[in-house]
Amino acid sequence: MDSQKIITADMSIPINNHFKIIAGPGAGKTRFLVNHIRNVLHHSNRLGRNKKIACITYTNIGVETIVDRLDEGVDHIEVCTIHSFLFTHVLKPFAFLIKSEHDIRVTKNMKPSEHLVSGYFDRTNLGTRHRLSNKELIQKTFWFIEGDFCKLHVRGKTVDMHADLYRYKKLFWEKGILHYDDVLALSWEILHNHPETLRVIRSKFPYIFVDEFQDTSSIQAEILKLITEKETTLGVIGDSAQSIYSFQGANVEQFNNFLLLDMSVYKMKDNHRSTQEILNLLNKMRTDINQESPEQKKGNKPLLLVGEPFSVANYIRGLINSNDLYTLSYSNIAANSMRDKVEYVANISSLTIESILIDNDSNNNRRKVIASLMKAVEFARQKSYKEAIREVSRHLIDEDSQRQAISIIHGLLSSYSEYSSNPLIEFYEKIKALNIIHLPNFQRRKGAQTPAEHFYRTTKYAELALLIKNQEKVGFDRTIHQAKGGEFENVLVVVKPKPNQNYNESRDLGFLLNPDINNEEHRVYYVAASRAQKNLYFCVPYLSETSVNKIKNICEIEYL
Ligand SMILES: Nc1ncnc2c1ncn2[C@@H]1O[C@H](COP(=O)(O)OP(=O)(O)OP(=O)(O)O)[C@@H](O)[C@H]1O
Repeated sequence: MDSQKIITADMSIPINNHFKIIAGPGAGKTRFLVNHIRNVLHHSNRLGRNKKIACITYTNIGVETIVDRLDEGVDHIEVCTIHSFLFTHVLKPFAFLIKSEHDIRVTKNMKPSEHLVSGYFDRTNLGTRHRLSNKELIQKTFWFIEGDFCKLHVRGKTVDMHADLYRYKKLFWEKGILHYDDVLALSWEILHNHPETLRVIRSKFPYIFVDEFQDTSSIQAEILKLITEKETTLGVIGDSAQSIYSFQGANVEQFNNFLLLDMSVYKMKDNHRSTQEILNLLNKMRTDINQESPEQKKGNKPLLLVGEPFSVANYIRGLINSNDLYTLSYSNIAANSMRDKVEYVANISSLTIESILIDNDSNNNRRKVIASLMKAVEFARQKSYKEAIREVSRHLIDEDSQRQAISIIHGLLSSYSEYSSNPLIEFYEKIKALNIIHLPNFQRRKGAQTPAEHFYRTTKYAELALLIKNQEKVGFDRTIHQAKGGEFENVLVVVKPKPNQNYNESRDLGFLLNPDINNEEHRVYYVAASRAQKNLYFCVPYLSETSVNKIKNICEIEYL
């Protein structure tokens, strides 16, 4: 292994050696990658007619950023997420090789719906035998490699539940539904047990580059090691302080320790994105590097505003005299709340609209229709029409269902103001009045409302709608995870407790008060702050005297 060399984004490195690049935010990692791909396209003699460079990144936004910046040679490049890469090139063509072990039908790669999840959960003994909840199962199950096998495990539990978890998985596979994690595990199994598949991948892809490598999980790293053991050149790029996907199995050590034989390691210094004033703050948040602005970009000191987020955002738009303000929030519900200017209530804290409905409405048909139609309306409001139509169409039997779906969506959108600020019952009545999709009535017991009806009469549509995630489109109000890899002139970081928690200054503002880059929540806020090019703002609900003294050196402070 070479010792670490310092490079810049515009320098060339040998194209046929494995490499690893480590650098902080704004150092030019993505810019380097795009330049390097061009370099390979121009100089490599290993790219025949049917061979390609695979450029893997972890989010669809990452894919878009790279595709946007690459202006040539796109026929020889496949920019994709690791899941789509493995699904297309390993699982789909080679699933037949593991048919006798797993008997899966690889027809589509989709996320299972919540209804299916809870229904299937009830059909297992996981709850009774292992005291697992449905939610735990969804959030904490992962595959890990044990010798020659990939086994299922639940984070935080030590007992071996593989056999029971596997039975649960099979229920999905029988329907042709795979989770993202299954794609990784099954691909690893194919590549590990059938070396001829490795030969095929290597001959198709002489180069594999991975951006945001700090987000790689151990199965992904093992897969990359298998493929690049020979012939294929691997280049990985990342920053351990921006590792924010531990819930998907990524871990910082994995990135720090990853090394192949003959792999050159490079470092990039400095930060070309942000002003020195912003860098001074970023440098306080992490002490392992000290970034400077080579262009000596100057600007205002970051500003921390104490106040309620909607008015803070408006105040800033006035300050910068523009609407070009990106608000970045930790949770999906907080980001949607900024977008819709609707405050959320603490008890709406479940992860999805389906899980809230499951908890509050025992009628399966009614909640399925309500969830789909709410999603359809919200997707359509953000112009994701295809997804909106898909949601409605699942409830239509008519051959002309697409036209009918469009007309339903149109009707619901044009009467949006009549139900959006009101209890959900109004939305329910609207759908019922259409007389197209069957919606079960609420039963009364001796004239009394059931808990379901009570829920529909006391929960506002707009509050519930905040839970709806839109994977397709993101605008000015994003989650920090959605903003990763991007850069924006003006950034407002909204500091809030997690839904269902009260604001606790030392915890929620800990990333400025007592920064610790080994703490993932601090890293998430670090990613947020490091997106800002020119103006960086924070918004907190409250600031104590002691905290004022702690942070006044790095931030201006104002009270609204
Ligand atoms: N050598 C350079 N000279 C001038 N500008 C540069 C240079 N390197 C990068 N930049 C610019 O700085 C910004 C940040 O670069 P880039 O997005 O490649 O950083 P990154 O390391 O991928 O950041 P992050 O990890 O934070 O996403 C971009 O606008 C890029 O064009």
